[in-house]
Parts: sequence; C-alpha cells; structure tokens
Amino acid sequence: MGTQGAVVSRHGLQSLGLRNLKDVYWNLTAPALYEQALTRGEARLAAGGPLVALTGEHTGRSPKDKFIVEEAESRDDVWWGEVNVPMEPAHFGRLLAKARAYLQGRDLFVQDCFAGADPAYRLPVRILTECAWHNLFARNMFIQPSHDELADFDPAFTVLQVPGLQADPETDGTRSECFVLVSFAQRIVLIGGTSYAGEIKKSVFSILNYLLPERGVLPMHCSANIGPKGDTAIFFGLSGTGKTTLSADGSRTLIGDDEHGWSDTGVFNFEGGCYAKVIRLSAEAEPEIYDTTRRFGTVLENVVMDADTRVLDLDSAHYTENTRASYPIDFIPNVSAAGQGGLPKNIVMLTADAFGVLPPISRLTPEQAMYHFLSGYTARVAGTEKGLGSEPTATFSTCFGAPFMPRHPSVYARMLRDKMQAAGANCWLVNTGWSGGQYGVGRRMDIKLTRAMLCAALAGQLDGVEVNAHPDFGVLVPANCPDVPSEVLDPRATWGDAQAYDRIAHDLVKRFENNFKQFEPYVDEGVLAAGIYQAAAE
Ligand SMILES: Nc1ncnc2c1ncn2[C@@H]1O[C@H](COP(=O)(O)OP(=O)(O)O)[C@@H](O)[C@H]1O
Ligand SMILES: C=C(OP(=O)(O)O)C(=O)O
Ligand SMILES: [Mn+2]
Repeated sequence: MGTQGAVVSRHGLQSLGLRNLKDVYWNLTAPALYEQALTRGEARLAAGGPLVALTGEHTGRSPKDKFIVEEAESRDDVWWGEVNVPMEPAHFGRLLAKARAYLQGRDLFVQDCFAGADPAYRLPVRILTECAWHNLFARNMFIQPSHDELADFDPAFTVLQVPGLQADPETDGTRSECFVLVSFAQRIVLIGGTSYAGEIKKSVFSILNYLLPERGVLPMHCSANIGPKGDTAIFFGLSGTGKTTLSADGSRTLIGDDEHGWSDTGVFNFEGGCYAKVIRLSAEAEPEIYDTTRRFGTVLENVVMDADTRVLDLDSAHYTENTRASYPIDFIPNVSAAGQGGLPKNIVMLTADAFGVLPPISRLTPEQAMYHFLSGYTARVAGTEKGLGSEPTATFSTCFGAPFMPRHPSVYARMLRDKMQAAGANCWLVNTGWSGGQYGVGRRMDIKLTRAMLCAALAGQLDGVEVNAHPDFGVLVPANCPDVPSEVLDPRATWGDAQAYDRIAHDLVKRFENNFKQFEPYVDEGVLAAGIYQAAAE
C-alpha cells in the first residue's frame, strides 16, 4: 500500500504544497504498477504482457500548449518566440494551486529517477503522476537510482502530471485546456489536460537542453550506437525520421534512441528507456523493437488490441498514426549498460523527405552539416498530424528538435561545430523518406536499403568512393554503395519525370533558403555558401 497522507510532508512533497493526498505510492516497481493500473482500469493487459493504455484526444505532443514561465533567472537565456512562449508567473501560480486542489483526496504516484547516464551531468528528477501507468512510463524512460541513491534522493526538478485537470483558457493564460508549463526558477514542470506520455519525456528533455550547454555539454535530439570497432555514431532527426529504428541495429551496441549529451569525453544517453513508433511495425525489418511489444514491462500507447483475444493490431492507426511503445533500454539485446560511448566518429542527420528529392545518403562538409543542423528539415505526410492535406508538408525544425530547445539555435550549432571539428567526425545526410517520386507517387525507402547505406558509411566503406555534388543541394552523393543498387543513389534517376523532379527540387531549395534567412546573422560565409542553390544547374 502507499503511505498515508499524514507522512507525505516528511517526503518533501511540501515543496509543491501537496497536502491531504489520499495515498502516495513511492517508486513502485513494474509488477506493483501493473496491479494498480489494471485494478484502476487505467490500462489493459495484452497477450505476452505489455500494458496497453489509450490517451483519448491527445495522441501526440501539443507544442502549441507549451509555455515557459517568464522569470528573471531565465528571461535572458530563453529563445522567446513561437516555440518558446512566455507565461506570466501569476498564471503558473494559479494552475499550480489548481493542481494542489485537484489532487486533494486523490492518490499520487512518485518515481524518483535520474535523467542522464553520465554521473557527472545527471539530473535527479521526481516524476509525480496521477495515474499508475504514467509512473511506469517514467520508470521505463528515465534511469532508476540504486537503493542507496533513493534513500537520500534530492530532486533538482519535479514533474507534476495531472491529465484530469483541465485549464480554463479564459482565465489561466493557456491556449486550450491542455498545458505543459516549465518553470526553470521554481524547477517545476506542470502538465495537465493531456494523457500523452511523451509530454513527460520531452519536458525533462527541454530542461536538460536548457541546463547542459552551460556545463559544456551539447544536448541532442538524436539516437546513438557503437560499432564493432568502438566507433560511436549519432543519428539526429525529427520525430518519425528513424532515430529509434536505425539505432536498433544487431551489429552495433545501442546507447540510446532519442536524447543524448555530447561532453568533452564522449556521448551519454539522457534516458534509460526507448519510446518507439510502432505503427505497421515489421518483425522482419525491426525485430528487436517488435519483440518488445510482446514483453511484460512494455507500455503500449494507443495500440489497438482485440478485447477478447488480447492480440495487438500494430497495423491499425484507429486511434492515431503515432502509436508508441515505451520499454526499458535493456529490452534491446545489444545495449550499452552504462548508456555511454566515446566521441562520435560519424554524425548522421536523418530526414524523411516526403518530396522524394533528397538523395538517400550523401556526405556533408562541416559547413553543410551546420546548414542542415540549423535547418532541421523533414517533410511530414498526411495523417501524421491533424489538419494536414494530402501533399507533403516541408517542416524545418532547427537542431532537429526545435520544440525541445529553449536556447537560441546558434548556441547548439556553435557547440556542434566545435565538437565536430575537435572529434574529426564525418557527417552524413540520410533520407529515410520517399524515392521514385513524392509521397503518393513514389515509395518509402526500404529500411533494408537505408540500413545497408548506413552500414557502409559507418564502416568506412564509402570513404574512398567517388562522390558527385548534387546540382541542387550541393551535398556529396556517392556513386556507388555496397549492397545498394547504384540507381537508387541518384534520386533524379529514380523519377519517371525528370522535369517534375527538377521543379520540386528547386522549390525545396527555395524553401531551405527562405527558412535559413533567420540564421544568416549567426553563421559564417562558409555555412551560407553550403546551402546556396548551384547556379550551374539552371
Ligand atoms: N527507410 C527507413 N528508415 C527508417 N525508418 C523507416 C524507413 N522506412 C519506414 N520507416 C518507419 O519510420 C518510422 C521511424 O520511427 P522512429 O524510428 O521511431 O523515429 P524517431 O525515433 O526518429 O522518432 C518507423 O515507423 C519506421 O518503421
Ligand atoms: C516522442 C517524440 O520524439 P521522437 O518521435 O523523436 O521519438 C515526440 O516528438 O513526441
Ligand atoms: Mn524516437
């Protein structure tokens, strides 16, 4: 059983003013959290053992409902704008008071965790959730302290997640009933009105992305793994581009699938678990991730399950295209127990180009790497977000993770430039999107071919290969690649209508250029030249 209300104050929840709770459940393990979630009707048990939870209206992140509290301590460091929107402290205070009132007489689940595998930089976070299944999600996603570390656990930040509490936009300074609020000064994250578990994960990520640059660590929205020769590779990319899929590779040791820090000594995972997209998950193309969907301890979000047979239908997007699996990272067979690796030898920038005009793999000069890091291009396709039409939508999300970056992009870009140079890292642009035509005409690049290209690049098999500067994007396209048909490598050659290719490629270059104008004051001539359309092609 949980502790009774009376003893709650001894456990330091008073810093949040939480009183008169019903029961507080501290650091329950997976079996106990399963029991709570199932008996409370929060989730159901699937065949094989995963917990299946549905999140209702919000099945993805709500970036427009995220606010950073405007406080003296952080005001000058935050890149205010349409991504990092300020909230008055008074509104934050009102919503925190509403949360306290809402939780009176209710149960609360607590997980004390670390965010950051490198002890020198890890952040002790306390995750407070209204539901048991969100507490299991947090237990999966963050790093569990040892028994001794729990005994004197002192949280640096607290996340309070109360999906049942809805804001009133009329009086609370929010955009809708849903809110994700970050107060750097009070070191509190307050989430309400949404049950999408990714908000818990990504709000902690945002905190690290604010704190770590001051300690000389580059925070990154990337996955990472280590090759047989001890070579670390990192894979930047926006949501759905392939960070999780491609970092789970039987021939390489997984460090992490989504969030990492690059320190002076190496790369470390921020998390202790993975959060994989599982829509149309193939046992053949992604065996390691597929196996996690049959295991006790995995939390499946918005996956369809037959009520009688309890069998999953991973192909169904009935609730959402963004179905997810959250699992402890050691569910992946070949994983780094320490969650750390050496300095990166290869940097891969992933883009899911639904226009189908970027090469499936190309080498980037350091200047081109900066250009693409600041651009953060991918193209979303119909269905992945509400309101999208049938045409692909070009998306530019700086640092491949704008919604999670509280500081100005140039802070992260300059750190990447310096670290990349110091490490002598190679840089690649990999298009996991469409080939042979744009979305709806062409086909998505076969995962096996993407894996073959990456395998060759990371093993150094492309180092001596002839490259041709792409006439539109300037990136350096290899003329051949082991285990990959050469005709696949030149995207223009895969289109039936070369003129249509040129039209769409030129349009995309213009989109890149228009988007990049905001960064021109922050980069040197070399980076600017890296993105300019090659006039010779006209
Ligand atoms: N060539 C490809 N490379 C990587 N992923 C691909 C490819 N083709 C299709 N996919 C699909 O794209 C999605 C990538 O999701 P995921 O790896 O979780 O992205 P991220 O971790 O970057 O959010 C998966 O559903 C995967 O099956
Ligand atoms: C979970 C998310 O990240 P990713 O899809 O990159 O794993 C997200 O963007 O909400
Ligand atoms: Mn991911």
